[in-house]
Amino acid sequence: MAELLWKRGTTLGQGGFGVVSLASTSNALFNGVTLPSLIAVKSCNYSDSQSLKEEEEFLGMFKHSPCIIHCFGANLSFEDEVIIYNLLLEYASGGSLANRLRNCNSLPEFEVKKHTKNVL
Ligand SMILES: Nc1ncnc2c1ncn2[C@@H]1O[C@H](COP(=O)(O)OP(=O)(O)OP(=O)(O)O)[C@@H](O)[C@H]1O
Repeated sequence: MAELLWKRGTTLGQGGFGVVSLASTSNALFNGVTLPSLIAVKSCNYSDSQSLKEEEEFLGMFKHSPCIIHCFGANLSFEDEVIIYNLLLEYASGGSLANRLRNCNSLPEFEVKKHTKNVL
């Protein structure tokens, strides 16, 4: 039962295949692994879950890589009378790479280089 494993919190974002929420856990064992206190849960209607199932399989190929988000597995929940498919993911607390790159524009070092180029 999903509700015993994790509790849905705020929405982190939305992609083409599901909504990603921050979720708290009680550090329960899931698929032989102790879940961290915070995870990201990517959810969609069970009837549209083929893409998330493929994502789970794909992430499983990189399960030993420290550079790829870890997928703990998937489970189902029943919310507002709809069966929801949930992918339980490692929470990336640093935000997205896209945002990091966008924020580079405001880094002081970048400003210095821009200024230097203008002067020359
Ligand atoms: N593991 C995670 N930890 C923290 N935030 C996440 C995590 N996965 C996704 N997010 C947030 O949720 C948003 C949507 O992610 P998702 O993977 O569903 O779609 P996407 O990769 O942005 O786009 P698409 O599904 O179209 O490829 C991301 O932009 C990010 O802000």
